[in-house]
Amino acid sequence: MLKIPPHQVAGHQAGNGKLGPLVDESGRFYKPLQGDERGSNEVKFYESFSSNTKIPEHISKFFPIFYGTQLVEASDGSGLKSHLILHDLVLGRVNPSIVDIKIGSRTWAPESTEEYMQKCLKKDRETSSLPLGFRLSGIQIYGNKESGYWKPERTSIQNLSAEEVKLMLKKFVSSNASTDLDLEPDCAFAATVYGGSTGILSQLLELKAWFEDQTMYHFYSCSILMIFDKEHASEGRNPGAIIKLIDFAHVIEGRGVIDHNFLGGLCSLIKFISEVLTAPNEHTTEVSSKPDHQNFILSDNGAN
Ligand SMILES: O=P(O)(O)O[C@@H]1[C@@H](OP(=O)(O)O)[C@H](OP(=O)(O)O)[C@H](O)[C@H](OP(=O)(O)O)[C@H]1OP(=O)(O)O
Ligand SMILES: Nc1ncnc2c1ncn2[C@@H]1O[C@H](COP(=O)(O)OP(=O)(O)O)[C@@H](O)[C@H]1O
Repeated sequence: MLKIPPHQVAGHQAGNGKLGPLVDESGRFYKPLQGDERGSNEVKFYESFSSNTKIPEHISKFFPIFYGTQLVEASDGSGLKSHLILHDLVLGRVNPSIVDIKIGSRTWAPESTEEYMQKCLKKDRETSSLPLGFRLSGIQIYGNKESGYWKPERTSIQNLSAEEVKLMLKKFVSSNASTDLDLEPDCAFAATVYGGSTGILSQLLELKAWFEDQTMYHFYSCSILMIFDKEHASEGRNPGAIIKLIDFAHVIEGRGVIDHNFLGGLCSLIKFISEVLTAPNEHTTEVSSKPDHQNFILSDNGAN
């Protein structure tokens, strides 16, 4: 029995007659192929990547396992449609905190149509993609049994300033992240989620080392998902922090050239995570006069 993924944070979503991904109980994630070249391009990437013997295991582990494609009843009621079958990255997680970070200051591939390029360029300029090299695309932060998840509206997190992004990355690993804007995030789980030999920073650095060399693919508009279990962290257990790359509809061949666009965004993200880790208590101030979906956050030297 297929159902709507309970923990999707970005992208096209199923429900209300819309086309979006589905999951089954055995841990498979079914992503419908978009009818145009985006669908076929993503299949092409997964087929190439999963059979590419030059990809070391310590890098392929950062990508969802690909099980091929299958005709499945689409979520929008349009009948059988081809879907990518992927490993469900949140399988076995009870209350995962998840952030989807779209990497690269530019989200359109060179062969894109003028219309698509203009659409992306506008979004890249209006969000943090251009100034920071990445944008937060969607996020859910688990609080506790009473409060459940904090899932700010997606448009409210895509155009954050550097200080605001840092604050959000702090909230992501805090025990007191919530809509309560007076609370300074305590970064209680920064060391166990971002830090350590198996933490997120270490994984990002491993990925970066590969991107410094690889010239096989250029990953436009691709996201890094960061996932962990806060309940485990607060019980002193391993939070299971992982990074995974997703969304390969706009990947093209690298033709012997370094993917500077992805690498630049990745380096910028690494700097942010490192700073949260090394200075978790550096003070930030939020402005709370706006409705929740419009909240914005200023640094100490901002006008507050
Ligand atoms: O359709 P929309 O307005 O949700 O836009 C999609 C974007 O959602 P967002 O604007 O961030 O809410 C979406 O962005 P996210 O991946 O959700 O950040 C993509 O840019 C998507 O394009 P494509 O399928 O990758 O070519 C975009 O899809 P297309 O409009 O290109 O189909
Ligand atoms: N393999 C997966 N397992 C679990 N969740 C996933 C997986 N792939 C994507 N997601 C979820 O779906 C969202 C959208 O995925 P994405 O591939 O970017 O779709 P789109 O092309 O519609 O933007 C992600 O933000 C994430 O929450």
